[in-house]
Amino acid sequence: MDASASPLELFQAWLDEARKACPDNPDAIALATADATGTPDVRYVLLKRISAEGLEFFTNRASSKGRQLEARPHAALAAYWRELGRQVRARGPVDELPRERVAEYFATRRRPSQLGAWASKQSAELAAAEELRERLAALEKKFAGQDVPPPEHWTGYRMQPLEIEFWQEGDARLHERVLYSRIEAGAAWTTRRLQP
Ligand SMILES: Cc1cc2nc3c(=O)[nH]c(=O)nc-3n(C[C@H](O)[C@H](O)[C@H](O)COP(=O)(O)O)c2cc1C
Ligand SMILES: Cc1ncc(COP(=O)(O)O)c(C=O)c1O
Repeated sequence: MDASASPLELFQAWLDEARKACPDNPDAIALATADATGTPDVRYVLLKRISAEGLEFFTNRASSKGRQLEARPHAALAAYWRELGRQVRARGPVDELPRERVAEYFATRRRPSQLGAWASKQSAELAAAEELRERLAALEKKFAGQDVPPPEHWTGYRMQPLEIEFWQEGDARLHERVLYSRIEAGAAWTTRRLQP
């Protein structure tokens, strides 16, 4: 493992390799948040961008995860690529992306997904499946012949990791682990190798 690259660059390099080697959702990450009582929660989301500023994902602000991030703006995430025997983990504070970036990403989504974002009150109870279908049909009419803008409740978040660990599967469970950590966003990274 090349532990000299910056961890965000290394994460990007591993994701690029995963896109070639892993057929199923190579950009899926398990995202853990905690609610106001400190009880953890976890679900998969898609990691949409890795940059020097952090790790971006998009969702509904009113969803369970959105409310949890509002109460406790910190998260942990993990990616696993079976074909490469690799795992990446990260932890850090999370903030909401600027509206321009949300609109920029939303514009790249397929139209049905854009309309779905309007139709779904994500994580609220669904009384009947027809409710969603009816809402979608009404939205198709409403936005016919127009671009679909992002709904106000749809947003993106950025984690600025303070810890990133790279794990490469080894023989006899003697895996290689490298942990990068920093005191705060923008500070220098320190690197440690960990026992498997
Ligand atoms: C592979 C995969 C990728 C997903 N990506 C997203 C995503 O990027 N954004 C999102 O809101 N939900 C995504 N989901 C759905 C979430 O896992 C989850 O069901 C939803 O966001 C509601 O989570 P919450 O109730 O904890 O807020 C994805 C699910 C899977 C299985
Ligand atoms: C509800 C929801 N939002 C967002 C995403 C991922 O983002 P996109 O649809 O923009 O690829 C998924 C992917 O499964 C999803 O289920």
